Parts: sequence; C-alpha cells; structure tokens
Amino acid sequence: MTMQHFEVNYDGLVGPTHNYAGLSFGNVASLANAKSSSSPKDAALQGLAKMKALHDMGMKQGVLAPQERPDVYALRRVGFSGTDAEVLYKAATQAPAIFQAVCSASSMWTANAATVSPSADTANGKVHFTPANLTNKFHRSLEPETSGRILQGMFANERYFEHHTHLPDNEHFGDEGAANHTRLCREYGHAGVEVFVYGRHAFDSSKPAPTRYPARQTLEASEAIARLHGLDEGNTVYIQQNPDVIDQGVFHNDVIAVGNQNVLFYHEQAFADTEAKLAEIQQKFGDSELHFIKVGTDQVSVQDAVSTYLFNTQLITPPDGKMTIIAPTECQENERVKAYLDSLVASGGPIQRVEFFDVKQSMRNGGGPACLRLRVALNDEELDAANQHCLMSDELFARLNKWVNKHYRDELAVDDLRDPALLEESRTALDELTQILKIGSVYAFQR
Ligand SMILES: NCCC[C@H](NC(=O)CCC(=O)O)C(=O)O
Repeated sequence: MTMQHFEVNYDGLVGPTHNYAGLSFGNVASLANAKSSSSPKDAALQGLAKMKALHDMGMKQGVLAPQERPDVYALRRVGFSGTDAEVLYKAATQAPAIFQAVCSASSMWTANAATVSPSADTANGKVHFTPANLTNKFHRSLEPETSGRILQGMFANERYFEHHTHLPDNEHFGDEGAANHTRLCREYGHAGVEVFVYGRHAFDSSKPAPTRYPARQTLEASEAIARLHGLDEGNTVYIQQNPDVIDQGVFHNDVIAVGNQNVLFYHEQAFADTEAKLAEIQQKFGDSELHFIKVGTDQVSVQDAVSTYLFNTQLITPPDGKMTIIAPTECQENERVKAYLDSLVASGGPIQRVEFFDVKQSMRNGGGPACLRLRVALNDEELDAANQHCLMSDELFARLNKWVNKHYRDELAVDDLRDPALLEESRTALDELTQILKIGSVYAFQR
C-alpha cells in the first residue's frame, strides 16, 4: 500500500477564562477591546463549529487542550501566598495587571503553541516539536511547559515523534512558534521548504528593526529551531518581516502571509528583501510549479489586512483537491477585501474556494482562523501513532459541545476573574477534559 499523507489541523479549545484584558501591546485588536466583557461559552462553541466544519470537509482535524487559568502557581512564584482563594484575592487587589495576565486564555491560539517539522524534512525522519517560549508577553510566557506536556500526551510514540524543550526564556531567543513559520511542498509527504519569518536580529543591533511595536521573533530563535529539528540548509529559508508592517500592527507573520503546499499568499509589504527571498524559496523548492500570490497595497491596504485578517486565513486542501481559504466573517464584511477574494477565486488560480467563519470572540483578541490552529503534517503511520482521542469526530464534537455547555460561563467581566469559584469550575472542566482526550495529567493541579 502506498503511504498517505495529511495535514492535520489541531485547533485550540478556548479555555473557561477567555477574556479581554488588553495584554498584547502591538496587537491592535487586543488593545482596542481591552476590558470588554467576553463570552467564554460562545468563544469555545465558535471554535468547535469551525473544527467540525473542517472535519465535515474531509480534513483531518484535531483538538488541543487549553491551559489552567488563573495560573495561581505563577502568582505564588511572584510572592502571593495563602490558600488559592487568598492568592487570587491578594493578587487581584494588590497587582490587578499581573492578575489579569495570569487569567488569559491565550493558549487557545495554538499557532503559537509550537513549531512542528514533518518527518520528511528532518534528519532523523521523525516529526519534531518545539513549544514556543513566547517570551515577549508575560501572559503568554506562562504557556510553554504545559504546551509541551500536552503535545507529549498527544504525540507519545518515540519511534515517530521527538519533543524538544522550549528555547531559553529570554528576548534574545523570543520564539512565537508556527505563527512565524510556514512550509511549502509539492505534497505533504515530500520534503518541503520550511520558511521562518523573524522580526529582528537579537545579536546584531545594526540590522533594521521596528521602532514602535515589539518584534516578537528573532532570527536566532528561528535558527535554533531549525538546528533542533535537524533541517537541511538546502530546504530552509529565513526571511525578515518588514519592520514597517510590525509597526502597523502585524505582530506575527501569519497576519500578513500564509502558505500551503505550492502556494504562498502574501501582502506585497510583508517581507524585507522580498525579491531575493522569493527567488531563494523558488531555487530551494526546485523545478516544480510554485505560486506566489501577491496582494498589492492598491488592492488591500495593510490596515485592511490587519482589521479583517485576510492573511490569518487557513489555506487548506480538502480531499476534493480544491484549495480553500477559511476566512473570518470580517473579510466578508469589508467591501474591498470581499471584492479581492471574489476576484481571487474568479482568477482561475490555485485558490478555488472561500468559506467564511464567525470567530469574533477570538478576533477581538487578535486571533483569526489561522491563529487557532497548529498544523501537523503526518503520514498514515504517524497519524495512527498519534492520540486518536484528540481527533475530531461526530462523537467528539457532541461530547465537547456538551462539556462546554456544562462548564463554561455565558459571560465573563474582567472583575469576575477573581472569583475563586471560577478557578474551581475551570479545574473541574479541565480534569474532565483530560479524561475525554486521554492526554494524561498535564495540569499542575493534577500532579
Ligand atoms: N496568534 C494570535 C495571538 C493573539 C494573542 N492575543 C492575546 O494574547 C490577547 C489577550 C488579551 O489582550 O486579553 C497574542 O497577542 O499573542
């Protein structure tokens, strides 16, 4: 039998403390929606609906568990003590900003959970995972250890999967995972070109860098990931993100470019040194057909790209072979972006279909469809070796909907986060979830 290959999209399940705290300087939506009340239940159900729709399109779809929040362990590390309820109360009253950070449900954006290299690209022929350290934002820097444990619970077979520790916890090695990484290939099972996009050089201050907003990913971090994963230089390309677009709110490359198979869909202002870098990609890709779909500023402005997340779309290839864009409804509501997408589909190019999804609860924090998923390309043996309980099915969909409806609140205001009952509710929910997904005791409260 010939080997089959798939791209599995693992979407983050939104956690029970989903809220808007304005934590991400440089992420326009996060700041704009600070302090609004949120609906954890709607957010989780919107996410599940997208997962189910992709599953129904014939895609392999997975679920990635959220993290335990509020993170009382982080609060204890910075000196708050007593019972859990006392820790929450003291932190919320004495250090409200720190308190809000440890409540964020930001692990829902699993594009930032890790960087993954498929076995066809790596020296030892295993699938490699490195959790992102997310050092640029305190609330996100709390994620990597648990992300690593969850990934190990999902990909537990050492014959096929290799897990690395996240990079050193320092801005010099700031790493945001797959949001700054895309892979171009002919077929998912063929060796591909892994493209790493970085925001700045950590050890060379003479190089250009943004001046207004932070560059979260460094070149040195990207190079470290490529070394850990055993990637070949001949199949790896590093591109600097255009510092000007970071300063306009493009805090991750996946806000301005997305790739799938032999298509790179990008905004003309996305990269520095674009022509030379695209030529390098083409040269490393080899002779077969590669499509660079460039969107000009006259077609869609950077501002429209940031507000609609035209590029934070999922570009997927369902079994019918028609490459499809999974876009947020914000793209449909913006006349210029909608017109662009209509013309793109009509152009007869490789992208043949657009589907719109309502992920507004996530969009208000600056996370679109692409942020919500971690792509893992697997062959059928590897897929069989992965945890089957984390794969979407009609049964799992029904079960998770029931689980959300049972445990999640309809509405959450920032002031509700200090309620000790919320911590208990979250732990009860997550404990049940680890049994549904059979990922083991990944949470600190279970250990
Ligand atoms: N890939 C999308 C990530 C979005 C995420 N937003 C946040 O964390 C906002 C949370 C808040 O403001 O409450 C971030 O910026 O890393």
